[in-house]
Amino acid sequence: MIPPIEALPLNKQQTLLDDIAMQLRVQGYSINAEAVPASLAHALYQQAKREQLRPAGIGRQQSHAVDRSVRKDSISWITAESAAGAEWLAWADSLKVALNRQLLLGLFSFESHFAHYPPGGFYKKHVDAFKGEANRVLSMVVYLNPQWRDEDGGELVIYLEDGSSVKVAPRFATLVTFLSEEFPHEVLPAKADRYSIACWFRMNSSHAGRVDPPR
Ligand SMILES: O=C(O)CCC(=O)C(=O)O
Ligand SMILES: [Fe+2]
Repeated sequence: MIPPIEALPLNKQQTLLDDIAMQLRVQGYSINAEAVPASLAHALYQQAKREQLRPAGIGRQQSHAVDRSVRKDSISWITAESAAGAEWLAWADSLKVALNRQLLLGLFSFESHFAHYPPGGFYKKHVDAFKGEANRVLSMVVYLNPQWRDEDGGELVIYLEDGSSVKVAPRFATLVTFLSEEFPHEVLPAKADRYSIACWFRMNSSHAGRVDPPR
């Protein structure tokens, strides 16, 4: 007997990857609830709370500056030193491989940091990468807030080309991706502690004998 379609085993991870790729192809961004495996998201949430976070700056290297009127969050870059960090980096790498295969984006390296927005924390409208200086190709955010309520605010607002916008509540294990150069976005003031991971996939920007120089 042929089993009904519903009974066929679904590879949840593959379905997720296909869905992210399809949304990116069609609209340039993707929003997926319950995307990160719950056990990994819980481990990352515990790790985020243990981290020594520092006030986030704006820009990279020489232009790095801390301006609390533009963003008010604290961050800590993720490394494979913690078990949760290692598992997270492996998960992100498998996502990179799948997206490169499906979308030919040429994603090469990955950087990610925990972020904590305290009550009153925000990040004003900005873009993550500028045309011409293109090395950040794809931005990604994962939210780590098990008890987030609508009244806690802190939504990510993604501004679309047609003048409309999309709001995303920072709920546990929700994953958002978007093309870094294409979408201005902002974080509205949070009214509760808001934990997340912000990430970027970059192209290979090796030059002058330095292999893909770090940030
Ligand atoms: O936490 C978010 O929703 C977005 C954070 C962000 O835009 C950034 O760190 O560049
Ligand atoms: Fe951003």
